[in-house]
Amino acid sequence: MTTEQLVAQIYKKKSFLCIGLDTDLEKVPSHLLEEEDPIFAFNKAIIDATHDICVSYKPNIAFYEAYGIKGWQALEKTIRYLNENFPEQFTIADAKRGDIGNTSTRYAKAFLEDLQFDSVTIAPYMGKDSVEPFLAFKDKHTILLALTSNVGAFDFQTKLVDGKELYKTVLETSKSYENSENLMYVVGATKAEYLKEIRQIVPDSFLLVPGVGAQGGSLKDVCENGMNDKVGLLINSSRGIIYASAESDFADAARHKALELQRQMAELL
Ligand SMILES: O=c1ccn([C@@H]2O[C@H](COP(=O)(O)O)[C@@H](O)[C@H]2O)c(=O)[nH]1
Repeated sequence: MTTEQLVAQIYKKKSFLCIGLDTDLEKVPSHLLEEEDPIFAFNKAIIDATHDICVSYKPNIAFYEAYGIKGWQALEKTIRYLNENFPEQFTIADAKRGDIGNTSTRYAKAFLEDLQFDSVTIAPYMGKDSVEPFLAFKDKHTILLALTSNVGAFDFQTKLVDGKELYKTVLETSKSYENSENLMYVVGATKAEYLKEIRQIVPDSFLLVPGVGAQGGSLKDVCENGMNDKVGLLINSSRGIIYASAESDFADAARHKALELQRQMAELL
C-alpha cells in the first residue's frame, strides 16, 4: 500500500486508529479455546467487529511466536484474512527485527513478500546495512524504532552522544538511507512532549504511536504535537481494545472501545 492510499483511508474513515492484535490465549474468552484455531477465531472476530472504524492492524509477532508452529499458522491465516477481505487495511508486522544485511534480507522477505504485510518494525541499532534491505521493497514500509513508549527508552535513546540525543541521530541518519521515502518511525504516546522536536527532523513521515490506553499516553497530546498536514499518525491501541471484555460479548466490547478512540480522532482531524 502506498502512503497516499493510507492517507485516503484515514480521511475516508475519519480514523487513524491501528488496532494491535496481541492475542494471548490466557486472555481470550474461554469459549474460544474449544475452536480448532482459537487465536485466529479471536482475531477474525475482532477484525470483523472493527474494520470499518480503523485503518490498520498490527499483530505483534511475539504473541504468535510464543505458540510455535500453531502461532505462525494463526498469524498466516490472520494476514491472509486481512489481505483477502480488507485490502484497504494497512498491516504492520510488529517484529522489531534488524541484523546484518543478508539476514535482514531474509526477514524482509518473510514479512513483506511471503506473509505480504505492508510494513514491518525494525530496530535501528545495527545501522544502515541492517535497515536498507527492508527499504528495498517497493510500496512497503519500514517502521524504525525512534523513541519508544517504555521507561527503558531513557537508558539509551535520550542519552547524548556527540552532544545529541541518540533518537535524534537515528531520525537524522536514517533520512540518508537508500529508499528512505519508505521509512516510518515508532514514537511512544508516553513521549508526546518530544513530538514537536521530532517533527522538525521528520516533518512529513508517518509515525506509529503505541502507548495510548493501557500505557497511559494521551491521544490529544500526541495529536497536538505530532500531527502534520497529512495527519502523519497511526495511533495504536492493543490491550485497551481487544481485551475490553473476556466474555462472549468481547467483539462488541472491542468495537465500543475502538469507537471511543475513533470519535475522538474524527474531532481532531
Ligand atoms: O515503543 C513501543 C513499541 C512497540 N510497542 C508495542 O505496541 C503495542 C502496545 O500495546 P498496548 O496493549 O496498547 O499497550 C505492543 O504490541 C507493544 O509491544 C509499544 O508498546 N511501545
